[in-house]
Amino acid sequence: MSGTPTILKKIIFRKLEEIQEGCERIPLREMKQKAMMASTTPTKGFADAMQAKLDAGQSAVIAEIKKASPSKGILRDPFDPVEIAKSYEANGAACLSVLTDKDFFQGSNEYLMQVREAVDLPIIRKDFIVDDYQVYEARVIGADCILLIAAAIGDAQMYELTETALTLGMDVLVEVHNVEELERALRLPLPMIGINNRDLHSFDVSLETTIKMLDMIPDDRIVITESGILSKEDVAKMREHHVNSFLVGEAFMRAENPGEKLAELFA
Ligand SMILES: O=P(O)(O)OC[C@@H](O)[C@@H](O)c1c[nH]c2ccccc12
Repeated sequence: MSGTPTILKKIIFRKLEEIQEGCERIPLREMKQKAMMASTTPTKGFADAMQAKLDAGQSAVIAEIKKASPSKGILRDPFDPVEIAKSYEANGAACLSVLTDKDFFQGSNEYLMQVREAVDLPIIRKDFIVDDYQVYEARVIGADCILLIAAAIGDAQMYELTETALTLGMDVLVEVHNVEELERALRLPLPMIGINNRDLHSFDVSLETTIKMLDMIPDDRIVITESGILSKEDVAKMREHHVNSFLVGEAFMRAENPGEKLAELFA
């Protein structure tokens, strides 16, 4: 990680400190043991839930629960994660995404645990995962899937973290932003590829990011377009290109009723 410190680099630097702090509270060995114990309860199939929506001819929507983001500031206040989760579930979300990063997104592990108790949908832990410790922790707090951001980790890390997640029964969503990252991600034996329309270094958003890379992705992968989906027009544009899986946060968070907004955008 060289050059000017972009926001992604700042976040990862802070993550490494957080992991240190976490290990001081609950040592790695103990976290791993907790994860092994948690693994006796099966996860809810995240990729399977996406595929089921697609097979039924519907959009597969991962509905996100996030209070704030570094690019947009506070998105929702007051913020009630359980109420939001229930409203997503009632309105046809395939899966949920819960931000657990504290410092940049005002998320928390507690939110994910509360949501896990309240709804049946598969949940992805949305965080910046760079170490096995966080993968174990994801299983312990009740996540069914983890996000791996290709821009944040090298190939060896990508393999190791994937292996750990799969061993614990979780799915992995690998996220890319450009062709180089896509090539790396396609080498992993994973059913889902996320294309983030937002550049995590500059925050620029362009839906063309997804469209430009579609040709490179084999038909048997579920392509999930992430970020910057705000309107019915955005959804229609993606559907024109046969992309019918979405990860949406901001548009729902700013709506008075997030679930109703989901139903409206994806009607
Ligand atoms: O709020 P939006 O623009 O609908 O985006 C949702 C999601 O794609 C975004 O939160 C996201 C995508 N990849 C990430 C990685 C880390 C943190 C956040 C993200």
